Amino acid sequence: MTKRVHVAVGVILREQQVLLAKRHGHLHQGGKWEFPGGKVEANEDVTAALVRELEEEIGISATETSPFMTLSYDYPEKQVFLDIHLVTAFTGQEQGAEGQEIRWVSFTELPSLAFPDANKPILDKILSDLV
Ligand SMILES: Nc1nc2c([nH]c(=O)n2[C@H]2C[C@H](O)[C@@H](COP(=O)(O)OP(=O)(O)OP(=O)(O)O)O2)c(=O)[nH]1
Ligand SMILES: [Mg+2]
Repeated sequence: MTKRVHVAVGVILREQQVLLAKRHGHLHQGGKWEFPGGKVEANEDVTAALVRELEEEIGISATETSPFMTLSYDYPEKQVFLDIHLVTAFTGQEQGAEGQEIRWVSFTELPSLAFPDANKPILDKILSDLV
């Protein structure tokens, strides 16, 4: 049994849109769209992890974040704890800083995209709370 991985996830908002990134094909859940983020390191606060990951992956500095939801999900090969936060303000120009495709997507378009299996409750909550 391996340990559940704590992941800081950002739902980055701009008007009625959210910023998505496409996971590189070789990664776990590769080729799918994700909310940018990554693993919380030992002794790191989740907000600090989120800010760091968004700088590394998207090249932005998040200046306003708030807790949105948490969820645990068991993939056959990996267990994750997603700690999801809204990002309502940031500075800098968004870019795929690790060579990944990024895209602003309207809330209503979200259900037509392929996400990791764990993400269904996140989409449901965006569509019920934010639209
Ligand atoms: N960022 C992100 N990860 C997600 C989402 N949904 C989901 O199941 N995950 C899973 C996939 C991965 O197993 C894990 C995130 O790990 P990661 O590979 O992005 O971690 P990281 O950015 O720290 O990457 P690395 O340093 O290990 O390369 O969480 C999501 O919407 N966003
Ligand atoms: Mg990541």
